[in-house]
Amino acid sequence: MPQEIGKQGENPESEQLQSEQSQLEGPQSGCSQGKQPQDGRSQSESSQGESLQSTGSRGAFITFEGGDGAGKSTHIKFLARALEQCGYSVVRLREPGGTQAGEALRQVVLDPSYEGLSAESELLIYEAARAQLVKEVIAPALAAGKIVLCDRFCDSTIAYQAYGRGLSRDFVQEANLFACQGIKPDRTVLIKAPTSARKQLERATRAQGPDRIELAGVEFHTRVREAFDAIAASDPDRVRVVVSASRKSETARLVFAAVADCVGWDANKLPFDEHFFEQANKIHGASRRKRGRQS
Ligand SMILES: Nc1ncnc2c1ncn2[C@@H]1O[C@H](COP(=O)(O)OP(=O)(O)O)[C@@H](O)[C@H]1O
Ligand SMILES: Cc1cn([C@H]2C[C@H](O)[C@@H](COP(=O)(O)OP(=O)(O)O)O2)c(=O)[nH]c1=O
Repeated sequence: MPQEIGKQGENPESEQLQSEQSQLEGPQSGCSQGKQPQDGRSQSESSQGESLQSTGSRGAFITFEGGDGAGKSTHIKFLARALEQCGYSVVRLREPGGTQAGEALRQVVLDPSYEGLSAESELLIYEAARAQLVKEVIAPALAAGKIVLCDRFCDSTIAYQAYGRGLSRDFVQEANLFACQGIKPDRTVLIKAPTSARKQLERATRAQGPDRIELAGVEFHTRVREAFDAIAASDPDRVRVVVSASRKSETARLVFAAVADCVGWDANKLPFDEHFFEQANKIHGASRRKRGRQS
């Protein structure tokens, strides 16, 4: 059983997405310098962002997983903003999507009017979008030393197409390997909602109505949630479970801690206050479904 972080308190269901865009304030000072740059310079001579990029070392690849409506987009937004304010160069992506072809494939695979789409076709669409994203965006960004945050990746395919749809897990794994071309996440944050699959689906579909996958039913989504638990249990070094059971800002701090060793910051010394989270949350609402490639 993997360690679950943040599993206490009430989930503030009353916190709604803000619909208006707002301008965030400029860079904050005071980010702790958790990781010594590898080029011999002292921490004071180099921002954390530079420390990954200036050494020519590969960046960090962090994926977010979880059921629909768990809170992935919310926490990616917070993490991206926090990293940027600490000087890191961040690329924010979602799957399926993130490329021109991937966004077109997303339209197809999520469109409820394609109700006859087979599980096999569905798998290949997700893998096609992924192969394009890896080649066109993720691999070059990592080579340039950037931090890549991706809303869903291969674990979603295991959870939805293998456990959910019932396709062969071995085949899905092979297809994932083929699409990823050797790229693997350094860390995966599994966001878990402390509610039932039914409530979680309601939360996911409240704003825009259900997409084709969200229409697959509560039993399907229960299997998906169980699959994520099984994946986390089988790979605890990579997958950290964060339960979004308290205020968004509290959950976000758990996420910041869950990626600390990957990005090299000291999560206990980060300078982000409630105002930071309120501002970041406002931007999140307006950008969520509109943009494919979010950097
Ligand atoms: N602690 C929390 N963490 C994240 N989201 C929360 C939390 N509490 C409530 N929510 C709400 O849950 C909804 C789904 O969040 P979202 O980030 O869009 O999920 P996902 O990307 O996993 O589908 C949003 O309306 C969000 O405001
Ligand atoms: C990446 C991926 C996503 N999916 C599903 C999960 C989601 O229901 C959907 C992506 O829609 P999206 O709106 O991005 O998800 P969320 O509601 O969690 O923010 O595609 C798969 O079935 N297989 C996959 O490989």
